Amino acid sequence: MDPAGSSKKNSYTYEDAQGIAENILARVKSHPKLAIICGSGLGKLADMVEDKEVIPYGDIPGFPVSTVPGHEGKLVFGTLSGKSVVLMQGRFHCYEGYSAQQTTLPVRVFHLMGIKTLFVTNAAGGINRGYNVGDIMVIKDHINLAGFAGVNPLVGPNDTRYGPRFPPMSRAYDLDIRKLALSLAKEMGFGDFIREGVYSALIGPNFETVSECKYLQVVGADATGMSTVPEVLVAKHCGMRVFGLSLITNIVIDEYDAESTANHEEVLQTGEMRSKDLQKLVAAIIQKLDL
Ligand SMILES: O=P(O)(O)O[C@@H]1C[C@H](O)[C@@H](CO)O1
Ligand code: HPA
Repeated sequence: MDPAGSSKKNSYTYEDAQGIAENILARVKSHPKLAIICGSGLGKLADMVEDKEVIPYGDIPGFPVSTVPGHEGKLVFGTLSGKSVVLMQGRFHCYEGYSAQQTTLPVRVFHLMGIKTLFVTNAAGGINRGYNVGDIMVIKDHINLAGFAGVNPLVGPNDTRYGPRFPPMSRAYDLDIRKLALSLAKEMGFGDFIREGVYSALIGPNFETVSECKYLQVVGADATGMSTVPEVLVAKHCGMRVFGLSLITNIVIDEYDAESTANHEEVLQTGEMRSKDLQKLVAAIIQKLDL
């Protein structure tokens, strides 16, 4: 299947992204400085938004469309904790058939719309044996496993209007917002299920084999998923402040003869179960943030 209705696109010019940004801004009253990408089953974060203005992805020329259950495929503009925001209710993944450049086009569009801070959220499998289903992990770093295999949205000609050819990626996840999130989570009584750890991403769409899980444990990952990393690379390349949360929707299976298997339904159910807590945490962080 060709999800975008056109062939897989491996590059967009600055002007392509600028055209999409202008098209979007012309349709909405608010011009936010903060964007939030909602992970699988986490689209309910948009329930908190007031004075909503909604644009389905299909109405935005040149924008990809969502093909995965739990990703509605809408941009939701409005106010959250008194601040102007835009949420992506649904992200794009390479396993849908999109290139890394297509999955991250929205981040460049956000940059050209004036977004300075990006919140990324995702559903992830717990690799760390101390984690439980329903834990919320503040992302302190990531391992770009797809990058090791050559999948990286920054591959290709570099447009210095976005950023440098060789962007640093240490301190990718903003330390001040991480500290704020951890302390707010404790104040809110979330101490038993708030964590801080390392997110790793494979391409998917299959869940990991047992040996792959064991490998991820050895290399220092605490959680694993199929997204987020490309978005963060592009956001950092164009100078955004980035904060990330993983919801641990399942614990990865690391025993060869275990009978249970990972499945997307469990991922979506855990998203539903923790959605109110995630909403409260995100709202509290945004309230305290200088944008
Ligand atoms: O978009 P995210 O990374 O939250 O979605 C995860 C990875 C797969 O898309 C899906 C598997 O259940 O959830
Ligand atoms: N593995 C990869 N991606 C995921 C998982 C998982 O166990 N859970 C949710 N997204």
